[in-house]
Amino acid sequence: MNPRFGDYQNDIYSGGLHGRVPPLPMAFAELEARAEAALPPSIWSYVAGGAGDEHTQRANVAAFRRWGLLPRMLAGAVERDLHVDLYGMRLPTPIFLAPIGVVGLCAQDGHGDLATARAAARTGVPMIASTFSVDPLEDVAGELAPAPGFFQLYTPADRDVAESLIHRAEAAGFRALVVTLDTWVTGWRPRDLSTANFPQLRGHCLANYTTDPVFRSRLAHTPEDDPQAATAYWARIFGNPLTWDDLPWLRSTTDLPLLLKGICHPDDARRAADAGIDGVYCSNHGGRQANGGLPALDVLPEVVEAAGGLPVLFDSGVRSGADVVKALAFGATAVGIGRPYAYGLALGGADGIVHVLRTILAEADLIMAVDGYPTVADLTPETLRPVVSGS
Ligand SMILES: Cc1cc2nc3c(=O)[nH]c(=O)nc-3n(C[C@H](O)[C@H](O)[C@H](O)COP(=O)(O)O)c2cc1C
Ligand SMILES: O=C(O)C(=O)c1ccccc1
Repeated sequence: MNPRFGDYQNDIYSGGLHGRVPPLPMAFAELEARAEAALPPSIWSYVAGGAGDEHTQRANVAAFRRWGLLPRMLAGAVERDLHVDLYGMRLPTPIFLAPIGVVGLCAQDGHGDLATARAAARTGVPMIASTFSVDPLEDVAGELAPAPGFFQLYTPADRDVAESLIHRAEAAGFRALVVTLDTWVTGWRPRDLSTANFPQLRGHCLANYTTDPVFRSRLAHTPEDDPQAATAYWARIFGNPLTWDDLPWLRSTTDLPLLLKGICHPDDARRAADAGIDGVYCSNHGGRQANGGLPALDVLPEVVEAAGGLPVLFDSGVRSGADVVKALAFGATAVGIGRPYAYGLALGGADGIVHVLRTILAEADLIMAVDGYPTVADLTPETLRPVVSGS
């Protein structure tokens, strides 16, 4: 029996959210507004902000509005099956938690990576744990089990340190390695520049380094001797652009499925596939990195085509169940939820994230019911049409 995600509707009508004061928001606009009110301004600016005038960030969201699903009647989609298969895992849902560095600080107790892992464990929605977590990856993995987790790597210049992190992620039970390519340097982010708080925030997310034996062996002073050294560490672990020449080494470091995050050009998808990677992750980092680029959804079909049958993960601009359905129809294997879960975390910890995921899944499930597409495989590009008129 497949889980009936749409039943969240019944749970709510029958008092499932009873006792929460105020009740958790049901729509993204309210979620966003309440997260803004709940978070300290500099953290809000960091999470909600993007590159330049944030045109690309908004365009990511707007791109979904330009497509509509054609409904099929008399299809009798009483039982829906939203599961997807990925690297031998049967995932109960087609969504996952995208990696968010410093997400820990969105939680009231400052340990939001652990709360995120608990939400993943409760829902079976996989979490991609960021390199830049407040708590070490072993602790995150401990909260995650038995739900699957993937580890996202920002690759440090020192290959021994990189390999140490990769091997720790393997030992901790992470099931795939996601290497982010689009953020070896941070983009021009006016909101972070206005608060000038980014260096301080990132000082809180070095747990994977301060606990790493290889990294520590490289330091003249341990973090305990000199807590101020955090900023100096940054130069060692960030700012290292990977190139195609590094891929054979990267591939050799692990037998885990290896995915590359930030691929938005079909030629890059093809070349990555030729280099022996296991999956492509199409994303423009939620418009946080390079303003003026295309919305991620607009490049997804070409990337899927070029990936030649490799799994394609997707994120950037997903705000609702309707958006999830459209990204799946364009060929994404699974769809990443980013900012919305950080906002759920800010409002209600692990419960807040579980609520956000359930609202997204319930909406997707009920769209598939109403429109007569009972499984993810039924969602193909032919089910979508461009919107001709409207706002
Ligand atoms: C506050 C914040 C921090 C992020 N940190 C990381 C990170 O550490 N590693 C990474 O690969 N992507 C990171 N991302 C990008 C997300 O994985 C994802 O691509 C993005 O949030 C998708 O856009 P959306 O949230 O607007 O849907 C971050 C995003 C946000 C909002
Ligand atoms: O802010 C981000 O988008 C991000 O990926 C990041 C980069 C460095 C430190 C923390 C987060």
